[in-house]
Amino acid sequence: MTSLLRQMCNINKTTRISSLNIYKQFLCTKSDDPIQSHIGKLVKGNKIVVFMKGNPQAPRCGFSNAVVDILNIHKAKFEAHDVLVDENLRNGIKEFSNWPTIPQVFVDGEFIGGCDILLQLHRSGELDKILEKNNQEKPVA
Ligand SMILES: N[C@@H](CCC(=O)N[C@@H](CS)C(=O)NCC(=O)O)C(=O)O
Repeated sequence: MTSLLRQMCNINKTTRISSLNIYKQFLCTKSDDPIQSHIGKLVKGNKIVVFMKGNPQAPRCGFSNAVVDILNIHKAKFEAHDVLVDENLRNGIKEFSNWPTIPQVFVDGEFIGGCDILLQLHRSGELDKILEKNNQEKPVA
């Protein structure tokens, strides 16, 4: 972003104005969409947030089930959102993270991955490091 702004300062005024408009549009697209800003708040609402099919007590897909199992192995406390009860959430989360499938795991508001990535991180021992600081229930914001 900073380098984009720096490049804008080096071009002539007319081009700079139209570039700024494009930049403004880019910044506004996601936050202007109510479902995107809602998801933005959800992912920051807790240290670990999972978008899944079903709920942790009754996952309705094997991939979601596996993510819950992995987080439980790590004794990680997380907030889960069931995308099957809200079609807007189901589609919106894919756009938000630019990731086409469910489940989706966020830590500290950052997209970590789906089932395969979480399993990989678990097997490599990296998940411990990612979750280490997240075992408290403290919300991010
Ligand atoms: N390889 C994926 C598997 C997840 C997956 O394939 N999910 C499918 C079936 S549950 C999905 O979300 N499809 C789109 C949808 O149902 O909206 C991962 O690592 O999470």
